[in-house]
Amino acid sequence: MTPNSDPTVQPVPASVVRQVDAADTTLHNPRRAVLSLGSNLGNRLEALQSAVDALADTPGLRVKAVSPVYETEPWGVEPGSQPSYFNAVVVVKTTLPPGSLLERGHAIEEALERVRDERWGPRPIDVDIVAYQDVVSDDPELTLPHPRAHERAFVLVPWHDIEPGAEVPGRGSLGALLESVGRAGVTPRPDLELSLPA
Ligand SMILES: Nc1ncnc2c1ncn2[C@@H]1O[C@H](COP(=O)(O)OP(=O)(O)OP(=O)(O)O)[C@@H](O)[C@H]1O
Ligand SMILES: Nc1nc2c(c(=O)[nH]1)N=C(CO)CN2
Repeated sequence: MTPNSDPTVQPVPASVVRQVDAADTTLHNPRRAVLSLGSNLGNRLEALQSAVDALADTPGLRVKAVSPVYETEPWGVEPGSQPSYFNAVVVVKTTLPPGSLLERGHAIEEALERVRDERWGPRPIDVDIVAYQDVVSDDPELTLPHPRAHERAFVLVPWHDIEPGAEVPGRGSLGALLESVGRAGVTPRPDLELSLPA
């Protein structure tokens, strides 16, 4: 099955895939990074938007593209044990090295009152680094690409919307990964939209 051939999946209108194509003249030699945002506690859309806004306010970072919003079944936990997530993916260009980008993600999580307790527990916001350039690293503090991104439809589907030709470094193309992972449990929410700060 090709990624878009599932008749139960509504196509995402091009207008909801928000992109900035203008050349970025303000960052010197920026790197490309892909971030996954997830929320399943509180006002989920507001939390995703706050995270996008905080990323956009980060010195040395430009948000280049923000995916559509998806409502997704919690992955990795007992079905029905947690509220559904809202998920989105953001592509950024940044002069921050990977460790500083991770710290920035953690600071955004703390500002949005994420408490780290149980693994895969419900949270108001989660900011994961899915990929940083083509870097491959098995450092547990920052594993690149994210060690589970290639098996998570809630990451692959929104990322594919904004970068259909992208690859998970060392794992293959988004198209091929989506063919094997499928899109089950990942529902488009075209009624919701994240805005890309100017
Ligand atoms: N690519 C990565 N992105 C974010 N955190 C990472 C990454 N690789 C390793 N980590 C480490 O994982 C630790 C736990 O992260 P977190 O609490 O966000 O996990 P989780 O979101 O519950 O689960 P998962 O890692 O499966 O998404 C972080 O403190 C961080 O040091
Ligand atoms: N649907 C969904 N499930 C998850 C998510 C997430 O963002 N969306 N994040 C997790 C830990 O990062 C664990 N499970």
